[in-house]
Amino acid sequence: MGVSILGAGSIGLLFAAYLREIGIKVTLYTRTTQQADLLNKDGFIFRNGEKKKHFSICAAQLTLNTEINDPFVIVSVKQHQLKEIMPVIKKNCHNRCFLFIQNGMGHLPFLEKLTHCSIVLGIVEHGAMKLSGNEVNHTGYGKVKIAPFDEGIDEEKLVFIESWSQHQFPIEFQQDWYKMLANKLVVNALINPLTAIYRIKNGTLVKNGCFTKLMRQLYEETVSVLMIQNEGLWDHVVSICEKTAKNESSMLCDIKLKRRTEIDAISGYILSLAKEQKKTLPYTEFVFTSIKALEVENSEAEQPYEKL
Ligand SMILES: NC(=O)C1=CN([C@@H]2O[C@H](COP(=O)(O)OP(=O)(O)OC[C@H]3O[C@@H](n4cnc5c(N)ncnc54)[C@H](OP(=O)(O)O)[C@@H]3O)[C@@H](O)[C@H]2O)C=CC1
Ligand SMILES: CC(C)(CO)C(=O)C(=O)O
Repeated sequence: MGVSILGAGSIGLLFAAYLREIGIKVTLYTRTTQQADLLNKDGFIFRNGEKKKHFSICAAQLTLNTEINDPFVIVSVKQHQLKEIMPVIKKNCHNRCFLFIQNGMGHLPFLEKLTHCSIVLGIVEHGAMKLSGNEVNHTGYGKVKIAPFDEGIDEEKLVFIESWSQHQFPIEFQQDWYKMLANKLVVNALINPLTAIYRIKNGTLVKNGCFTKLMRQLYEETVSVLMIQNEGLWDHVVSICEKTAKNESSMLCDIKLKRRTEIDAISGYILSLAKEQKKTLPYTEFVFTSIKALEVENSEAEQPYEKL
């Protein structure tokens, strides 16, 4: 079974490398013709610690007229880029299986509009960094957790995903997609905005007790609206800070590179739940508005002011 990947960024290229490694045919869909041409001509380089490997790959620009041939599709654009590619996903929906791996929960309303297809959700605990249009670095090791979004998904599709599992790229199945996404959302709602606002590495959040206090306030607010079993969750967040102590969060990277962040799908989503539940979350409001303010300063975001 071939796999198409929509979005040849850090995570798209990371998946491409591990799938090519086990001989799966991959087609990478890019935003620009330049990146597709580069990938078709030169393939791409996968860096993993000291190791460096070259893969040839088939690539094409993703347009409204794209007809996806593969039965399996990994969607690896960022949350705010999903809206633009949704028409092409809808057009190619029939009988396909889609894996969405976005951080946050902003993509859930989109998924409800997809019919006649199977949907699987994933969370990525790896770190990956695109170094150029055809080079990616595997910077941090974790798991890819997967859970079916639809009930009664064809077993064969799950077995296919399971076959991607490798020593440095383990795949773990989860029963409950909501719990899986909500737990990751808690991690991202605490670590990402604080590290981006204060321009600190993840580890500083647990080394400096004042930052830990801020993180705890965000934690209390977040779990109060997500209504999840939170046993061990705080310790999990602390352990992620420790394990990724030297990393810069994706939100800090986006702010530094003057790119739009995923704050809407993370803290914005939490605030929308709070609104429905008639709760106020002052710390979450503060970090949400602060990131929006930084996006405005960077003046890259398309519509950063909607919720202010
Ligand atoms: N990187 C990481 O370590 C981790 C990332 N994640 C999550 O994975 C998701 C992807 O992140 P990441 O890979 O880092 O992001 P990147 O920005 O590296 O990749 C997104 C890719 O999508 C492409 N894209 C955007 N719009 C389109 C379009 N219309 N058609 C085709 N391609 C398009 C972009 O192209 P272009 O560059 O040309 O704009 C870019 O290559 C995010 O939700 C992130 O939160 C989760 C855990 C870790
Ligand atoms: C887990 C964490 C916080 C690692 O940096 C992450 O997912 C991110 O940066 O988006």
